[in-house]
Amino acid sequence: MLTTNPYDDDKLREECGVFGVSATDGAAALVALGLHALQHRGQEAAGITTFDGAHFHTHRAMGHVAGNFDRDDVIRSLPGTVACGHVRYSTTGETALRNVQPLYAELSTGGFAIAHNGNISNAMRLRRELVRRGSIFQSTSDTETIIHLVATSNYRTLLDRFIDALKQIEGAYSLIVMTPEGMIACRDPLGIRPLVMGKLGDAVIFASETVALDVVGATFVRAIEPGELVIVQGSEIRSIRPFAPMAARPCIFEWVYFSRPDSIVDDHSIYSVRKAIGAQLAIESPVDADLVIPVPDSGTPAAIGYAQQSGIPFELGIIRSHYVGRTFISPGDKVRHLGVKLKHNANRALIKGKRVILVDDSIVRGTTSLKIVEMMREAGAAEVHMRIASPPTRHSCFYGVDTPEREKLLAAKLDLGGMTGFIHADSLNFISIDGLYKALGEAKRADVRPKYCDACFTGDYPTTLTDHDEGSEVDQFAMLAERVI
Ligand SMILES: O=P(O)(O)OC[C@H]1O[C@H](OP(=O)(O)OP(=O)(O)O)[C@H](O)[C@@H]1O
Ligand SMILES: NC(=O)CC[C@H](N)C(=O)O
Ligand code: SF4
Ligand SMILES: [Mg+2]
Repeated sequence: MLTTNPYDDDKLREECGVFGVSATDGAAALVALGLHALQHRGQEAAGITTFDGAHFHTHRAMGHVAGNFDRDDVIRSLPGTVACGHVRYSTTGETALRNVQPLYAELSTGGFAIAHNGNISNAMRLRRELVRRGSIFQSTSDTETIIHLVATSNYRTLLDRFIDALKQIEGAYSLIVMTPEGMIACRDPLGIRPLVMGKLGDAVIFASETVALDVVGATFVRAIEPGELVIVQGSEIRSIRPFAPMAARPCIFEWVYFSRPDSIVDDHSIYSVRKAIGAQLAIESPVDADLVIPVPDSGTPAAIGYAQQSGIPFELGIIRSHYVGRTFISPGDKVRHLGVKLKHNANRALIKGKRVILVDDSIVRGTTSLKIVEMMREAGAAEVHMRIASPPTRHSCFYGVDTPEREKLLAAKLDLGGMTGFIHADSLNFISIDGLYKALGEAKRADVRPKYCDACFTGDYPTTLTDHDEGSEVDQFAMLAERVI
């Protein structure tokens, strides 16, 4: 089974976005708008499923929301007042139509559609058992495991079967499920991935981020709590918490990079936290320099915070092309490096003879930092200092973010001096892990039960990692062979 994105790419890829709406006319069009606002979370593929009171309808396609869901004929083919949708970045299963969500199945309880942000860290183990018991999978996605667990559960009602399934999976999941009875939104017991609820008139909306509520004109009601299931049936909304209570561990990287700056995740504005990270970085790692320059896009709020705290002028020293996507998918090293140049260009007139501080949110493989530092030097910068608004990324994510393998992470290979040399900077520094927690309003990172998942920085994973520990990241064809035997 492929458990990482098949592109040999150098980025921390995004994750996925989910959006659901219950009880409104033209539900599909609303979901298309919501998915558009969540496009930054997944650009490989998009899908929408609707229910018209009798039948389910699905359209799934590779590529962006625009281009697939901006056509009248597509929206007309998705009738119904209940709908959910998904934008995907694969973390388990290849980038192919069969893995594009929402996934759908006809169960003994009726139709069942599911959209998932996250990653199930024991999906391979469960899948092997299910296949042995006769389940026939249609995809290679971890999400499909949930469908088979529901289908084969010994409980009677759909809700009990669903809870039974959730209790068997480990890892991260923010889910939107549609059945003929209504919609269920839920967040894993640790709340690793975000999920919020909003209202638009009488319609209930669920979305990965508040920005999607803003875009459709809905009002934010509240975040779905870790371990909570919210069930919408007609005008009735109920909430249940079937898991033993435990301390939440939402993903701290949502504030560093993934979420849009205009979103509010678990009561913290992404933009404000990023600025606070920048300010903390200026306190921890000051430099005597002339300009603070953001690495667009996601380094910008932290650079504003750094500039305000240090009193050094903030300037746009790198201009970004808006015609290159957030992550430029390009096969092979040569084109990949060209990709970074296509995306960013130095504002030469500003840079010449200046001592510059570049602020970016993270270093993954170091490709961006190396190119940008070189770009500053070519533009005549007198000194180039790099400041990073997250601690060194040393570990892979198993919770819905497609990270390169550990050995490809720059910080897993080199110490600070080595990394500084690699990117050719005059100096390099990262915010401390305690500094990152400070920006989120904590005194420091608690050694026991820290408030967030920060495993890609600390290696402290908040769940067991069954598949990883069992070495289950095997090729899917090997798994098929195992089934035949
Ligand atoms: O060290 P690297 O492997 O180069 O990866 C790190 C870079 O990748 C991300 O930017 P990205 O270009 O994906 O998106 P952005 O435009 O939203 O910042 C991140 O913001 C860093 O700039
Ligand atoms: N990034 C995600 O949240 C992906 C969801 C799911 N694991 C998939 O690969 O389709
Ligand atoms: S490992 Fe990192 S990216 Fe993954 S959920 Fe934890 S903090 Fe987020
Ligand atoms: Mg970037």
